[in-house]
Amino acid sequence: MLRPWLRRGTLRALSLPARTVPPLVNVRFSSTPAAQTPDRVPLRKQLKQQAKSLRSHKRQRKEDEEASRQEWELTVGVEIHAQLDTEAKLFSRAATSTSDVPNSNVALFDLAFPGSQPEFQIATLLPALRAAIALNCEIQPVSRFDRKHYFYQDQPSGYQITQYYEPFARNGYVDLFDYDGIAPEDGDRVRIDIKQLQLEQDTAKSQEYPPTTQLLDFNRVSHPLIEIITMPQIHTPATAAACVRKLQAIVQSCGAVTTGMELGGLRVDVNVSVRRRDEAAGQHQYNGISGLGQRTEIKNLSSFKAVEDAIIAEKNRQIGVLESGGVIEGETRGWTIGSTETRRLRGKEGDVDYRYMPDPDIPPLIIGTDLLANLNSTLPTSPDALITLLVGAEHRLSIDDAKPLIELDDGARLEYYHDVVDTLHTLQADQDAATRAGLGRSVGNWVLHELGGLLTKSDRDWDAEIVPAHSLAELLDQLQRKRITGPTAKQVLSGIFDGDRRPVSQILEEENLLLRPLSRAEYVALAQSVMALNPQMVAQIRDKKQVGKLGWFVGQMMRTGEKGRVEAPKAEEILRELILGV
Ligand SMILES: Nc1ncnc2c1ncn2[C@@H]1O[C@H](COP(=O)(O)OP(=O)(O)OP(=O)(O)O)[C@@H](O)[C@H]1O
Ligand SMILES: [Mg+2]
Ligand SMILES: [Mg+2]
Repeated sequence: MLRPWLRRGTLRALSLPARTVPPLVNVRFSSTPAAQTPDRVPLRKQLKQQAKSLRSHKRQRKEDEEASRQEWELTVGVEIHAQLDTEAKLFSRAATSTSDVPNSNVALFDLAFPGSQPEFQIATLLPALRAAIALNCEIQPVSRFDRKHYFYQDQPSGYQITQYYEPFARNGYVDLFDYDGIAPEDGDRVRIDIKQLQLEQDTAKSQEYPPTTQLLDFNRVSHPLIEIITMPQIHTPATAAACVRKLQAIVQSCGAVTTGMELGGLRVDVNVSVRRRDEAAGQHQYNGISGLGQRTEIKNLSSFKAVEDAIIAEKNRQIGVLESGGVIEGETRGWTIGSTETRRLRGKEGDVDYRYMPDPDIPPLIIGTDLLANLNSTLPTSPDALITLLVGAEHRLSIDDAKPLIELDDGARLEYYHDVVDTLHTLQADQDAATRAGLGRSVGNWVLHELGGLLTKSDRDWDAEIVPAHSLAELLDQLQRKRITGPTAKQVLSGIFDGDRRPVSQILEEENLLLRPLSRAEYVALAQSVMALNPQMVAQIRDKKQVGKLGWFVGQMMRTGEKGRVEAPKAEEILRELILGV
C-alpha cells in the first residue's frame, strides 16, 4: 500500500502550515453600576422584546413564503451520493475506511498507476441491490460502467467510473407520509419517483489550508457509492428535506449504508427551479416531465437543515432575478452552513464536457433473478412497515413514540423495547387479553420517556445493559398488578439506572416499597382527619352539593397518608360515603 500525502500533484511529506492566531480580544468589565446608565432597558424587558420581534419576524417570513407560493411553483429534484457498506473498494481490494490514517488504504488502481487494472468487487453489489430493492426499483439484468472525464486533483485517473448509459436500477419510488415531516400543503402522503440508482466511485478527500496548501487523502478514492436520482417532483423545501431524511432511513435500515449525513456518508445535491403559476409552461424538461423552469444545482449539502435552507434561499434568489426581469442561468452553486444565500461556483458555459464513454476494461454486470429472490426474502422490515406494526393493534404506540423508537440508537432502542415487551408478555401470561394488549404502549412510554429522561439528564449514551430489559419488565409487571405505585416504579428504575444490581423483587422487599393496601378503617380514619381540617368545605359539599371540591380532600389524603398506600379512587369513594352518604 502507498502512503503518500499529496500536495497539488506533488509527493511530499505532511507538513501543516502554521495557523494564524487571531489576537485575543481584550474584554473589560465596566465598573459603572447598571442602574446609573440613563436609558437602560431591564434585561427581562429586552429579552421579551427580542422574543416578540423574533416571533413577528417568523410570522412575516411565513406570510411572505405563502404569498410567493401562490404565485410561483417551486420544483426540486435531488441526487444523493451514499457510501455503501462494503469492506473493499469498487475496483480494488484495498479496504474502505473512514477513520484510518490518511492514505493507508490505497491500491495501485485507485491511484491510476499505469498498467493497473480494475477488479470489480462483486460483494459491492449486495448492499447496492438491497438499497435498490428497498427503493422499489426495477433491477436491470444487464448494466454497464462508463467513464466520466474531468480533471481535478481528487480524481487521479482523470475520469470517474460511473453508470451513465445503463444504470443497474431504474423506476423506483419513495413514499413520504405526514409523519415523515412533509409540508402541510403536500397533504398526508406524497410519492416521489426515483429515476435511477447507479454505482460509481467516490473521489479523494481534500483538506484545504489556504492560501496555497491542499492535502489529499486517497483512502476515500473509489469507495463504492450509489447515486440515487429522484424525479423533479418535489414542490416544497420541507418535503425535500423529508425526502432526503427518508431515503437515508431506508438505505440505512436495509443495511446498504451505515454512515449517515452527519458523518459524511451521504452527500446531497439539490436541483432547484421555479416557474410562475399563471404563465405558459416553462421551456425545460427532464425524463418525460416537461414545462419546467431552468434549474440550478446546489452541490454537496451535508445536513437535512442545509437541504431545506439552501432550497429556500435559492428559490427566493431565482424569484428575485425573474421579478426584476432577469433570466436564470443554468449553473452550479454552493451553500455554506448558516448562510442565507447560495453562491455561484460555475456557470453552464464553464461546464466540462464529460466525454462519457463505455469503460473498455470492465465487463457488463449481469444480475440473476435467483440473487434478487434471495435478497428480496432477506430484506429487513422497512421503516414504514415497522411504523405500521408499532401503531397497529399489537403494540398500540402513538406515532410520536413509534418514530423515535425506530430511529434512536441505530435500532438498538427498538430491539430493547421488543425484549421488554416479550418478557413482560411472559410475566403477564395469566392476565386477560385486554390488559395484555395495552402492554406495548406502556413499555414504549417507559423506554422512551422514563428511561430516555434518565439518559438525557445524566448525559449518557444508550446501552441496553444500564437497565437490563428483564428488570424493566419485572418492574412494569409489578406496576401493572398494582403492587407498586407509579412513583415507586420511577424511584426503583432510577436506582437500577444508577447501578443497583439487586433483583427487582429484592429491592421492593428490602426497601419496603410494596404497596400494602389500607384497610377500610384506615381509609375512614384518614378521611376524617382531613375533613376536620376544613369543615367549611365539607359543609359546601354536603349542603350545596359542590362535589367538585372532593378532589381537594382526595389530594390531602394522598399527601398525608403513608407514601404510596392511598389510592385516589378508593379515597374518593370513602369521602363520598362520609360526606354525602352515598
Ligand atoms: N427543471 C428542473 N427543476 C428542478 N429539478 C430538475 C429539473 N430538471 C432536472 N431536475 C433534477 O435534477 C437532477 C438531475 O440529475 P442527473 O444526475 O440526471 O443530471 P446531472 O445533474 O446533470 O448529473 P451530475 O450532477 O450527476 O453530473 C434530478 O434529480 C432531476 O429531478
Ligand atoms: Mg447526477
Ligand atoms: Mg447533478
